Amino acid sequence: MKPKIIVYKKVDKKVLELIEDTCKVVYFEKLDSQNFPVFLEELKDAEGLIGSGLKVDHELLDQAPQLKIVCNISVGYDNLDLTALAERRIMATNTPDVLNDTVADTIMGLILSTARRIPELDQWVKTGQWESGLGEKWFGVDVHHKVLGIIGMGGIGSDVAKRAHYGFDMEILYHNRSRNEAAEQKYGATYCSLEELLKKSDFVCLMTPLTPQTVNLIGKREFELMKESAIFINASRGKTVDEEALIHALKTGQIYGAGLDVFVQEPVNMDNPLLSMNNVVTLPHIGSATYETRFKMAMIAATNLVTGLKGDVPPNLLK
Ligand SMILES: NC(=O)C1=CN([C@@H]2O[C@H](COP(=O)(O)OP(=O)(O)OC[C@H]3O[C@@H](n4cnc5c(N)ncnc54)[C@H](OP(=O)(O)O)[C@@H]3O)[C@@H](O)[C@H]2O)C=CC1
Ligand SMILES: O=CC(=O)O
Repeated sequence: MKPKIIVYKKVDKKVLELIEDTCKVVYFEKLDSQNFPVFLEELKDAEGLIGSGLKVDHELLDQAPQLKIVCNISVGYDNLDLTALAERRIMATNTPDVLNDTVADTIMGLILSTARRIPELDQWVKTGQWESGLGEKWFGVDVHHKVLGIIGMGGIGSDVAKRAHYGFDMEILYHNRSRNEAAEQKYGATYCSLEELLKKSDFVCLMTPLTPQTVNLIGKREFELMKESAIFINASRGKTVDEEALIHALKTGQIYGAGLDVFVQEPVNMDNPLLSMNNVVTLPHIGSATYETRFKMAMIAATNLVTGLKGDVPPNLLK
């Protein structure tokens, strides 16, 4: 008999076909409060779970006694309690690398949009304010030849560095726990302490995973160290930043602006002060959201799933 698996995110039908070759699929295009009880019912005899963002912890796993594998359609896996999964000998996988270029493009988009005030000027044109010449109050700041500090020079960070170095002649600083020699050699990136990076960068780009060590990695003290002209970019996870401290830094002119793809609360609350600031450009967590990349990510996750259920080691098994 085919193992039962649950897909809890909208995926292309080719992805479903790949899984259906060897599994019986229960498909939820998305999970919400209405269908969650049905999902939990289905989970009771499911052997696999594939999707993104669902919190998988002891509480959920208690309701999934047959589960053998959990496959994220994402590179980040802060939604998974890996210890709880390991205790129950349940495999977990993610989709690294395939999205690096796409997320790096999004980050460059945030850098350019914030520095050159593209969303604000778009509104200026569309609301008929372009009646005379553009006054100085609408000018932005240059991106090219500036200093870009990348906190988290991994797969995505390196592709941001590539674009910034070759496309924008930027000087790259970076901070990790360990050196990334490839980024140093290929993009002339210079390793430095977090403090030095914050003091020297015109653009600070946060790209670490969310872990117990990176919760609120950037907070009051870190914003105080940044230049008043600094633009802060976050496409990692909302909780890597102390959002209250970010709001304070933007309100008081401690930093110039911010480009944000992620928030502590997602979808973001409409009363979040960040939404009413002209010097903040926001995106709805769409770093990897292109047709091509999301399709590839889902195919990779599906391959992880069927490989694991066959009894082989999935290509992206998390330790
Ligand atoms: N906005 C979006 O849509 C997307 C967001 N993401 C987020 O981006 C994250 C990074 O992805 P990816 O580049 O593939 O991951 P990688 O693992 O390739 O890179 C992460 C980097 O962060 C560094 N890092 C980890 N912990 C710390 C720390 N405590 N202090 C300083 N640096 C640290 C690592 O270096 P070292 O280990 O040496 O410290 C590594 O260089 C994902 O985990 C996810 O949360 C990813 C895709 C899309
Ligand atoms: O946030 C997206 C991811 O892939 O992680």
